[in-house]
Amino acid sequence: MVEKLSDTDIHARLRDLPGWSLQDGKLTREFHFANFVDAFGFMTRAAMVAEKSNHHPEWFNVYNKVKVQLTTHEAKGISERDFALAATMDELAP
Ligand SMILES: C[C@H](O)[C@H](O)[C@H]1CNC2=NC(N)=NC(=O)C2=N1
Repeated sequence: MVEKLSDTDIHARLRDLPGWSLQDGKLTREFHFANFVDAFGFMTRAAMVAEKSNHHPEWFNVYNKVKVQLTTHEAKGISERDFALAATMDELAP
């Protein structure tokens, strides 16, 4: 069973993820791309990683923007899995 992290841990870990913040109790970041195709390409790459890790984002795309929110449903909070996916998403975004 994956454990949810404490608020203290979450805020400490967020310092290593500039661009991400805590909104609605979820790790949140808005990615901006040059155009829709770049945005959708990012979502495609991220979707493959999410599926492989069985850990899926909540996200919203309008044109060149992708808003991502991460939380772990099984833990009813934010877990290590969310930080791992956030870091990977940062690597996938140019
Ligand atoms: C049954 C399936 O493995 C689970 O529902 C997985 C799927 N993807 C998931 N994604 C996220 N973000 N949190 C989860 O707890 C989760 N659980």
